[in-house]
Order: sequence, then C-alpha cells, then structure tokens
Amino acid sequence: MTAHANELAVHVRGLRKRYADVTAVDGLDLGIRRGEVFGLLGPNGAGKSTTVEILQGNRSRDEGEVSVLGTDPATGTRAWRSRVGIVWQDESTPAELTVRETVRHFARYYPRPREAEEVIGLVGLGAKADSRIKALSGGQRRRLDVALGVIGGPELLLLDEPTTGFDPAARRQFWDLIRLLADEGTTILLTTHYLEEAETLADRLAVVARGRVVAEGEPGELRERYGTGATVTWTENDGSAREERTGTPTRTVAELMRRFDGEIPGLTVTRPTLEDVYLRLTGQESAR
Ligand SMILES: Nc1ncnc2c1ncn2[C@@H]1O[C@H](COP(=O)(O)OP(=O)(O)OP(=O)(O)O)[C@@H](O)[C@H]1O
Repeated sequence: MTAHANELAVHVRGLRKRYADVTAVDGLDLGIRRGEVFGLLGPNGAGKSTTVEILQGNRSRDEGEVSVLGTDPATGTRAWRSRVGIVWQDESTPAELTVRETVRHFARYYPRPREAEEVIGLVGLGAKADSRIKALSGGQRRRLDVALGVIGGPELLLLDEPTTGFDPAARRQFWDLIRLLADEGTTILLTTHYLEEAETLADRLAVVARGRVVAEGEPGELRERYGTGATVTWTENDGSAREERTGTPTRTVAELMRRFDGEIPGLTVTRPTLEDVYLRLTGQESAR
C-alpha cells in the first residue's frame, strides 16, 4: 500500500467476495480518513455487512487490497484487534452476569480500557448497572453490545446497524455517544438503514448497491449532486392545489409572484431529501 493509504484509517481497493453463486462484494473501493464518522448506506443484501466483517478481520476476501489502521485485517494481531472496536450483533455474554460485571470483565481484555462506570453511563445503562443481562430488554441488550464495543477505547469503531431495535430516545442518546467519541478523535464507520441517522452523524457517506459504491461524499454534497430540482407548490385563487417540479425554482417563484402580484398563497419549495437521493441511487424509487 502507498503512504497515502496510511493516512487513511480504512483503505479498500477492488474488494471482492463471493459466497457460492452470490457475489456479495463486487469491486468495492473505500477511503475513510482518520477522525471522521463515515456512514455506509445501501439496501438489504448490498454487501455492507460482508464488507464490515472483512474490515474486522472476521471474514476472508477473494480479491482486493484492504488496510485497517495500516494493517491487513487478514493478518491482524491481537494488538491490532485491541485498537479496533467491534459491536457484535449477537454477543454471547453470560446471561447471569450483571451489566457492570460484564463491562468490567471485557475491560480486562484491553491494554488501555475506558472506565467501566463511565461507559455504562455513556450508553444510558446507569440505572441497569446491577441488572442481570437476562433481565435486559432487546434495546438495552444492544446498548450493552455498544458498551462492549467501546470499552477498549478503540481508535476505530466498526458498527454494523448499531441502533436497530433502539427506541427514539435511545437512538438520540447513541448519537450523542458517537459525537462524543468522534470529538475525542475516534474514527467511526457505521452502517445504517436510517437516513436521518446517516445525515445527522456522518461527515461522509457511501451508498453501496450490488456490492460496489455508487456514490460517495458529504450528505449535503450528495443531495446537491444527485438530488437535482425542486418541487414548488401553491394554491390557486379558486382554492385548487398546484405542484410543479422544476430545475429552476427561483424562476418559477418569480413568475408566480408576478402572476399573483405579490404574496403567493400556500407557497412551499422543497428540495429532494437524502432519502429521495438514496432511493434514486439504489434504484428503489418504485418501492416508495
Ligand atoms: N454467510 C453467507 N453465506 C452465503 N451468502 C451470504 C452470506 N452472508 C451474506 N450472504 C449474501 O451476500 C449478499 C450480501 O449480504 P450482506 O449481509 O453483506 O448485505 P448487507 O448490505 O449487509 O444487507 P442488510 O442490509 O440486509 O444487512 C446477500 O445476497 C446475502 O444473501
């Protein structure tokens, strides 16, 4: 890999992975800078989890170059693993242990762990610290999984759908945690199906479809680049609602102003949302 690759926390070139007759990842390229929050979006089966598993060193690849914190995950040592935080989808932790015991237990695996009490508080499990794992709700279980992913104080956090099953309050609390970790300098890669989550958290995004990146950039940039046009709506004097899709909304509004000689009744101008752009890029407009 080049010197440039080492400035990136994650560098992927031409990644390919097949499972029997399914090509899950098909020439994927990715560059994640140190210190950024990077979102990976894509429909079910696009190859996101497979990619994250390869980055974690938990799945082999067929082709391509991969560097994670300067190391090929396929040959990652224990020291390398301690620098990479992973949130497992189904952590097999002993159900009889309490939250505090579990977090403290996992802390021992790392050379420089975070403070267990602090991490329990950060994921919003302070009131449940003495509860046994078997008594936690599904969403609380996921929060514990997140706690175990960050207890080691990782430089890079790899999160595959971290907030699935979270209630809205827990999701916002998780966002605060991600921002806090990012402010401390942690690089974060997360996959998500929640566009709002991606837009709120990610400095940059990649949209994956059929195993490759089809668009990449800052959320606002993607909207600008792929979400051309706007929708102008207004109400006619006879009370009927009107709508016009246009690439030049300012001109449309100016024309309406002249016609109405001033205030335009019920005027709205809406730009495409990230969700509109996402659906367009992944060819799912018809799914709406
Ligand atoms: N262990 C496996 N064996 C065989 N096929 C697999 C395996 N894991 C994934 N696949 C297939 O590879 C493709 C990509 O799956 P992957 O889980 O990486 O997608 P994803 O983008 O994470 O999807 P989702 O959003 O549903 O989690 C899918 O067609 C899936 O069925």
